[in-house]
Amino acid sequence: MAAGPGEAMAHSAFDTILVLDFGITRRLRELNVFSEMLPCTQTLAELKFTPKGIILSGGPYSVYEEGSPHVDPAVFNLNVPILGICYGMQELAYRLNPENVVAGTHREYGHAMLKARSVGGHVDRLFDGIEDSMRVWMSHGDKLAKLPDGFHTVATSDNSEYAAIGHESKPIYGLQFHPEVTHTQNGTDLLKNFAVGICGCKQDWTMQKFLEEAIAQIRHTVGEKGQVLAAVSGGVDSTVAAKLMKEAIGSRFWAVLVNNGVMRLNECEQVQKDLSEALGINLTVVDASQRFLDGLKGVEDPEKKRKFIGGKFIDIFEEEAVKIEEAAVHDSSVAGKIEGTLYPDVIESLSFKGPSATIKTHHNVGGLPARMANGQGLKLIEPLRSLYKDEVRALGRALGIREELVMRHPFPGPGIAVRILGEVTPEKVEIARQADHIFISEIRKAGLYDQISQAYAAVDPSRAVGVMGDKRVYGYIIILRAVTTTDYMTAEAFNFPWDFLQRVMNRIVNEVHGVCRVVYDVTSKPPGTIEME
Ligand SMILES: Nc1ncnc2c1ncn2[C@@H]1O[C@H](COP(=O)(O)OP(=O)(O)OP(=O)(O)O)[C@@H](O)[C@H]1O
Ligand SMILES: O=c1[nH]c(=O)c2[nH+]cn([C@@H]3O[C@H](COP(=O)(O)O)[C@@H](O)[C@H]3O)c2[nH]1
Ligand SMILES: NC(=O)CC[C@H](N)C(=O)O
Ligand SMILES: [Mg+2]
Repeated sequence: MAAGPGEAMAHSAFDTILVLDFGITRRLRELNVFSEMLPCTQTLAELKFTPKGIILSGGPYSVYEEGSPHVDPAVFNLNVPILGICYGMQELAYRLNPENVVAGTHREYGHAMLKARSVGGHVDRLFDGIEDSMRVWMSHGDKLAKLPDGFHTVATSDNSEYAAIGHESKPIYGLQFHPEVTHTQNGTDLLKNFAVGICGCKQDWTMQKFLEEAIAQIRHTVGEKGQVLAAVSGGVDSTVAAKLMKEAIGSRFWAVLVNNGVMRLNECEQVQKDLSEALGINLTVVDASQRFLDGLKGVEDPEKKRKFIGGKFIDIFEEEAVKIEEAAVHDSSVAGKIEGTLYPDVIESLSFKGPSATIKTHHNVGGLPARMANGQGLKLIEPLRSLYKDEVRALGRALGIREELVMRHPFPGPGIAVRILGEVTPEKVEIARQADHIFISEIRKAGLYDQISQAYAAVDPSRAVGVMGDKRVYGYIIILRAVTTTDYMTAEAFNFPWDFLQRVMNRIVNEVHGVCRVVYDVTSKPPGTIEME
């Protein structure tokens, strides 16, 4: 399987901060420091590069529990700075003495006021230039029972006596709070102090450099004659990936859009226009809607839906690859298929490797059948694998893709299927489509589209009673969801004006047959996810 450009070549080109599982990568990238996330069980012997520093992230387990993951002790022999965050800090303390970590009396989740103090010496570099008192985000139940031997306390909060610690002589630090979340004031500055100040990383990771590397990597992987079949959805990721492929290998690249029966209203037609007219891409639209809808019949479990859709997608791509080969436009076989897989997709679906619990199987990663993961059949090329959404958008701009396409809200591969709770039927798909279309049109009309990161209408098939035109109706419930987020890892519900929501409600109950109620989902992520399933 081909590595994404972030994986193989970047380490030789840029100073790298290695993040062992979860979340911080994003913030470091904003500082133009390249960082790579690997499962916490990564052994250093198998690592093909030497990081400039290591961050051990948070995770859902408790260090003292049997079976909880532990870091390869070899990280301490690398002689590079180490920063432990939450679970990561508890891990540092636990390794020194298991009695250092205990279950707290209550879970601390949310804001806390942090008080940093200067202790003299190298330890102060962590809070260098940062105010002594700041709001931070906590999310933990365990805590340090005492200060590990050889460490200073660098910061405290009301509930955490050891909110930040630093080793007296070695460059080893721990934070009980989460600097990587936007709720933590100065969190990015803290990470900068670690990566740039303490580890000495250069801040030279830019989109232009990424672009050059990505093109070189694609040419290398595909070879001089190989052809690539690109799965495109019209979404930002696959559009950017497709344009990147076109830059890299020109006419040896083919795009396929699968109508999986759970696309939005008029979506396939629109994508065909955008991709062939605006970007000159050679696109085939395969109508497989009946095959998908038949297969989804009777399937209620979200994970089963996702896995079925992922598997079916691959079947269809393989069929298309054969057709392209048979057409023999180029005298070589189809070398690969690209996908617009992004970092958050990978984190959430492959997390069984590390300590973070699997949240959902994304059709484009966990949903792939074993024969692809095993390297048989098609090869998978994922040029955006190491990028976050806003980085993909920046790459799209660097490639000259117009703003409207670059700014499109994401739409998941499993489409409306994960926006209908429970079984998917053609009737419910139609209802979701109509309601979604009304919602999005109103959002555009109100000039709110670009203020919202993602919005859609979902169908709750449990029915409610209503009264319309003096008649009793018994219909589905439409759930409106709109969120703002920069990284899609955390999100807030969008704060609509009341009259806007009423207008949308009015149109939906009047225009969409079979619906008698509309609700607005105010759940943030976490605990909710962006999609319903
Ligand atoms: N209907 C589809 N036909 C073909 N490929 C698809 C389809 N839906 C998804 N894919 C493939 O799965 C990948 C992942 O989907 P995903 O929704 O994450 O990305 P996207 O659609 O390109 O961008 P966005 O996140 O902005 O919607 C896509 O990049 C594309 O390669
Ligand atoms: O290509 C995709 N295949 C999937 O299976 C999938 N599931 C969720 N998403 C998108 O990922 C982002 C985060 O969604 P969640 O908060 O629901 O996990 C949101 O932008 C979701 O739309 C997917 N994209
Ligand atoms: N966010 C975390 O890393 C939590 C670590 C650990 N499970 C705790 O509750 O303290
Ligand atoms: Mg999409």
